[in-house]
Amino acid sequence: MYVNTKEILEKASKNYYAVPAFNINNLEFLIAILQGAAEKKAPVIIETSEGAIKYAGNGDPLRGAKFFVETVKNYAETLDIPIALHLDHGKNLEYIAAAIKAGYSSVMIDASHEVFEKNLEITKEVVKWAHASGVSVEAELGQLAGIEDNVMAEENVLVDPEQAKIFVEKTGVDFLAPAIGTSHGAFKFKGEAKLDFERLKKVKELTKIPLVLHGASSVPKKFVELAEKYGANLGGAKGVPQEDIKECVKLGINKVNTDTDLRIAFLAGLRKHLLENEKEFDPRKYFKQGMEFVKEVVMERLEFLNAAGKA
Ligand SMILES: O=C(CO)COP(=O)(O)O
Ligand SMILES: O=C[C@H](O)COP(=O)(O)O
Ligand SMILES: [Zn+2]
Ligand SMILES: [Zn+2]
Repeated sequence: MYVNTKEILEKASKNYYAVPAFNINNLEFLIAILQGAAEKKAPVIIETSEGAIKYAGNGDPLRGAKFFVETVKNYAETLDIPIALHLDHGKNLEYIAAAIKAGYSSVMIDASHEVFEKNLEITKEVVKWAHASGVSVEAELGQLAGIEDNVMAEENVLVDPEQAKIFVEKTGVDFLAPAIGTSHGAFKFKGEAKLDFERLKKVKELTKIPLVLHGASSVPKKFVELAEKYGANLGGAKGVPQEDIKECVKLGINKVNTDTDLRIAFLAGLRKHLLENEKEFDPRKYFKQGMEFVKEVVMERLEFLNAAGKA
């Protein structure tokens, strides 16, 4: 079933588990993710960045957004698990409007690069439009270091819990992504992973809404090593340990954004297959191993986040 993200996340928040949100750009990842979620009888969130919409729509936001809605919705109607489609890191109002118009289940307005008052003002406006169409909204407070839409933030700016309380009350936002020390991509920590659990706990106590962990890939060693065995160079790759993510779930995280782990798993499978099969040119064959590895990551995440069996 195609459902509102709010429905999935409020249930997760009440019952102390988390649902992974997986980024896609193409059909292969979508098929692998939905097969994995159906096998685990789990709810799942599919998300696309503005870049993914631009890619699918060949530059036209509404065409790209409609492509994802039609594809995800039609596939979702054939499966007996709750499936939502979410716009990840909406920064450009044209993309947010296109996602709402096309029928996304939820959108993120990411104005976290603005000062607090401006972030609040923009988020409040987007909540007004989105709610008028029955679409739920995620916003972000604090900043994640790393690459995000080609903007490189040097340092993490962590969320202020008291500000989070005011922000949620004044904007009416449905879910909040508090920055607590994670970052996007495959190179998250130079030394040990370090997340601010105490800060997260306070944000949950003060806001009581479903919370979102961005930059939550674990960067599995198995797939990094396999990709490197077949020619990739991912030196220094490091993610968030699964134990730390589980701790975040105990403290109130209900949506766990995952892109990098799928990319690395797929890359490992694709490289392996192509290097071992020089004569192969059927995409259904050379994508297959990558899709199986993506499905493996999906099923593992559904298990350790306790989303398995919650459909
Ligand atoms: O936060 C993300 C998408 O919004 C993805 O994070 P990763 O780069 O850790 O997969
Ligand atoms: O948070 C960012 C996601 O990983 C999407 O990245 P992208 O903008 O390269 O599609
Ligand atoms: Zn952001
Ligand atoms: Zn993110």
